[in-house]
This record gives sequence, structure tokens and C-alpha cells, in this order.
Amino acid sequence: MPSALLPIRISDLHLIKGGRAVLGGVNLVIEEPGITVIMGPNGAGKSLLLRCLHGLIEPDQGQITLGHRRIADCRKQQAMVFQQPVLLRRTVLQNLSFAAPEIAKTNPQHLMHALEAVNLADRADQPARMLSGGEQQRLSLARALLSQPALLLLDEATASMDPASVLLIESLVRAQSAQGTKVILVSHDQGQARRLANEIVFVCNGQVVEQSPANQFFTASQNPAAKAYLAGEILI
Ligand SMILES: Nc1ncnc2c1ncn2[C@@H]1O[C@H](COP(=O)(O)OP(=O)(O)OP(=O)(O)O)[C@@H](O)[C@H]1O
Repeated sequence: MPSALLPIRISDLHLIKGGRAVLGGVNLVIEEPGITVIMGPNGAGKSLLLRCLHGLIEPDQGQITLGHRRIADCRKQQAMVFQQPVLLRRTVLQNLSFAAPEIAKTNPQHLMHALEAVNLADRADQPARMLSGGEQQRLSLARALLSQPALLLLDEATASMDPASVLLIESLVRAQSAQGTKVILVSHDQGQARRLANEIVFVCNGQVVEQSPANQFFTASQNPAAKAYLAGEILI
């Protein structure tokens, strides 16, 4: 079943930070289920856009609707994984039980399965903050998936992971998407984008400058900034 939070509609989104327009009139409609990968150079505004989508930042101008509803009405159906996860000063398992008290009460075994899925079951009783960066990201994803979100936002969520962990997380994300979760993922990893993306949204200088099916983006992008980015050229 397609995500209840589609279509995602962003209209004329402006965000000022440090006296500068860091998002300068973003317009974007995401209608298709599956995985959308947001790409673009450093400082383009990808993370800020994702944070706006998750309702963590209030834009200075413009509107976002998810499934024709305001973000404030959808928060429980969304989850986000950050590049630097925010974990509680508790054990690995307690980070899950705190996030999902109902599951912890009625089906605690499910929490252990969630840890097994990200290869952290043997770390269940260790302090979460003692995990390595990549392990923390894996825990953060396990926590995000517990709520079976209709929209999953991932901000460079595999950036600190070793290759095997990256593939593990990609398979979990793919499986979650196949269950109907809309996934929007920020990544600089072209290999990852090619493996996962149904569509690419390319952001440059605080604006969406291209939105294309993934195949088309990688083989026939006509956007000069996107072509330069893919070729590894520095964009100013
Ligand atoms: N709180 C802030 N105050 C001032 N400027 C900010 C603030 N937060 C972000 N910015 C600026 O906004 C711009 C976009 O930031 P953002 O983190 O969205 O970039 P990004 O596309 O995710 O980059 P990267 O690929 O490096 O992660 C950057 O130039 C950044 O310096």
C-alpha cells in the first residue's frame, strides 16, 4: 500500500539562516512511492530541507504538506535518522524501549529482533553512547523503524559505516520501502544512490534544480550543476 503521506508537496519554501537565504524558494512535489535520494554539493541545503520536512525547522516562508495534511498533524507517522544520531544515556536496548514503550511492554522480544536486524543484539546491555559512529547509526535506524513510519527521512545515515554495514542498512531500507514506507534519503554516495533510488532530487544553492527518475539522472542529466557534481567537479 502506498504511503499515507504522499504526495509530499513543498511550495515556495524560504529559509534564512545567518542573514542568508539558505533555502531560496524550494518547489518540489514527490508523488511516487519508493526511494527518493536527495543529492547536491556541500552546503546546498539538503539537510535543512530534510529538517523542514520533519518539522524540526519552521521555514520563514512557504508551505509543506504531506498527504494533503500539515506536518504538525503527521509527526507520529514520520521518523528521521541523522548523520550524528541523538541517543539517550542508556543501554542500547533501553534506547529502543524508551522510544517504543508499548512494544516494550507487550512484545519485548520484538525489540531484540530489531537489534538483530542491525547486528547489535550482542550489544543490547551496553551503554548506547559507547557504540562507534556507524553502530550508533545502525541503532538509530532500528529505533526509527520500530514505529513503522509512513515517511522515513535519512540524512547521510550510512556515512560512518563500513561497506558491509552500508549494504545491510540499504537492504533494510529497501525492505521498509517495499512495505509502503516512503523513503527520502540524503546521500553523496553515487553508488548508494544508483543502488537505491527510484528518483533523484538534485539541490544546488538552496533550490531544487532537477528531479528525475534515477536512470535518467545518472545517464542523461541535462542540468549543468548536476553534470558537474556527478563528474566530481567543485561547484561554486
Ligand atoms: N544555524 C545556521 N546558521 C547559519 N547558517 C546555517 C545554519 N545551518 C545551516 N547553515 C548553512 O546553510 C547551508 C546549507 O546547510 P545544509 O546543512 O543544509 O547543507 P547540506 O546540503 O546538507 O551540506 P552537506 O552536504 O555538507 O551536509 C550551509 O551553507 C550552512 O552553512
